Amino acid sequence: MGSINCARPPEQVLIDAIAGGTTFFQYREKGTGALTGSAAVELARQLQSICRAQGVPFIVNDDLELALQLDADGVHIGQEDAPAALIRQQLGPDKIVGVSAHSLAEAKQAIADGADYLGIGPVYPTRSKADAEPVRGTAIIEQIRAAGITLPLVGIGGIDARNAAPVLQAGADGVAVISAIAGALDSRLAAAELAALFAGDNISE
Ligand SMILES: Cc1ncc(COP(=O)(O)OP(=O)(O)O)c(N)n1
Ligand SMILES: Cc1ncsc1CCOP(=O)(O)O
Ligand SMILES: [Mg+2]
Repeated sequence: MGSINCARPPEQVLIDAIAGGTTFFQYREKGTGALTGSAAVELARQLQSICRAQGVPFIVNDDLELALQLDADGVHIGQEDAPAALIRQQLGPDKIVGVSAHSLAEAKQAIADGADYLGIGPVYPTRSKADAEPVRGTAIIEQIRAAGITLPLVGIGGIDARNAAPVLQAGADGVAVISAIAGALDSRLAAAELAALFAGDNISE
């Protein structure tokens, strides 16, 4: 999450999301209208400061240099980004490396390269990523789990509190969302409804 998908100021969205139960944050400032240069760095600093105060890991999407500059907790990269093995080498063993995978083969390679978790998707259609891969459904998560992969799996793509349960049932450990929280008028409630799924307690019922 960065600024462009936010219904309200991104700092407020993040504060509310964490209050609702969000436990992990990725700074992803890209796409039409995204901040660039010093404005993007300044927003990253502000969001990192909120994460630090709340004990939530702050992960930078794509940008290794920004992550190093800010001493971020980690980097998330995809198949079109810098190689995962290079990111691991540059960050060292103590930082978090997340890698997007759209197939079992990509998942296995990411693990060999030193990934700490895998982002799997798009599970459902998404409006937040113009160049997203074709939808994979929950089957890709089941397939990766069935292959014996135990690394944390995070489903991504079109997920919200109404459709997240099958993602978890397929074997995901978590879900990554943009619009479900950043686009919500009440980000705290949106995050809380998602968090409740992990407690096995659907608060909307
Ligand atoms: C948790 C998580 N999973 C997947 C992605 C997508 O990464 P990528 O394929 O590199 O696409 P961009 O986000 O860079 O457009 C992600 N960001 N986070
Ligand atoms: C970054 C990314 N990678 C695969 S789908 C996606 C976008 C997820 O956004 P949303 O939760 O709004 O569908
Ligand atoms: Mg990327």
